[in-house]
Amino acid sequence: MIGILGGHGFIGSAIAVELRSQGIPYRVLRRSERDYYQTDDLSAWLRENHIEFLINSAGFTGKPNVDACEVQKTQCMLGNAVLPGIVREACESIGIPFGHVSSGCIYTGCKLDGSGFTESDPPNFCFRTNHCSFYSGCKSLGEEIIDGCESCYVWRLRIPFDEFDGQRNYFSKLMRYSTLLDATNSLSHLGDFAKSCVICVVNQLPFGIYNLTNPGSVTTREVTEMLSQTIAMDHRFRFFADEVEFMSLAAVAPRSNCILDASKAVSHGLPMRPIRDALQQTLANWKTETVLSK
Ligand SMILES: NC(=O)C1=CN([C@@H]2O[C@H](COP(=O)(O)OP(=O)(O)OC[C@H]3O[C@@H](n4cnc5c(N)ncnc54)[C@H](OP(=O)(O)O)[C@@H]3O)[C@@H](O)[C@H]2O)C=CC1
Ligand SMILES: Cc1cn([C@H]2C[C@H](O)[C@@H](COP(=O)(O)OP(=O)(O)O[C@H]3O[C@@H](C)C(=O)[C@@H](O)[C@H]3O)O2)c(=O)[nH]c1=O
Repeated sequence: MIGILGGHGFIGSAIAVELRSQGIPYRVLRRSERDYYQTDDLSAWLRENHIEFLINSAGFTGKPNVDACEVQKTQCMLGNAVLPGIVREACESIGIPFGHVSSGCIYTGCKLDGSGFTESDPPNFCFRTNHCSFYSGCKSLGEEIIDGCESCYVWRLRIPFDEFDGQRNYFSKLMRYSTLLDATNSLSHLGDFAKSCVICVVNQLPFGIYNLTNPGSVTTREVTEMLSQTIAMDHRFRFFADEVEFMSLAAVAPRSNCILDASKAVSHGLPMRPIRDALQQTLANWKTETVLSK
């Protein structure tokens, strides 16, 4: 039996859908049922439910975006930095492995030669190095607190997009923000990400960190051009002159715009499609919110 924390959240429910589609039994634990921030309570639940692998997709992202984490610092610290440590302690105490959903936003930019950050590169957008967002600092601490754990996966997700219009979908965000920041980023198709997490568990891939982004990177302008040719033909995208204007008019916290190297995931056969293929195929299957609510 697989256990999931945060299984009703945006990312956790995508992982749950993937488990269901493969007929893999799982059980979601919610804070309202049991205080999983208490190591002993969490260990007891794992034991009682015969959990053999725990997926931690719980955390605090801020709504509508990470700017909210600059204000709700306690929740951000608890959900992203402290909880992974509790998950580690609980799982180690009963001897089961776990997977932790992390974020690529612990990096900014790319390497000097233009390539993406690999799993062995230390974070450069965190409390130890750079002027980072509070959210990114906490996500990096969350990885640090489980560093050295022998039986765990760290799955790094970055700016999720998929076929379903919604407030958390990158495509929807680009169509809803009044003005956009042009930046270069690696991105993750949410379904590809969820499939890859499940394959790690089912196929017992080596434990460790996996950058689960679709290989490659794109600029915001490239993505808006794809949108203009498909689902947003009548939309006029406007851009900030630069990051300074973005920071002064639209953002509280600096954003991590970065390129990740996904070659480790690809070399293990994880189904992360090349970024442009994934973007185009997703737009071809787009489902608007109005269609979804019918
Ligand atoms: N969404 C994104 O763009 C990205 C998300 N991630 C990471 O994925 C994980 C899940 O994010 P996402 O699904 O978007 O988030 P959601 O807010 O949609 O879901 C998170 C879930 O975490 C649980 N939770 C535990 N502690 C807290 C807390 N202190 N405050 C709020 N919720 C809490 C809640 O479950 P319950 O109450 O049922 O127990 C909640 O439903 C996070 O660790 C996030 O950092 C990484 C990269 C990108
Ligand atoms: C607020 C805002 C953002 N943007 C850009 C900045 C960035 O490149 C992109 C997404 O920014 P947002 O502020 O919506 O999202 P943000 O909260 O920064 O997104 C992040 O969420 C957390 C949970 C993560 O872990 C990250 O990987 C990423 O998905 O949109 C604009 O273009 N215009 C705007 O008005």
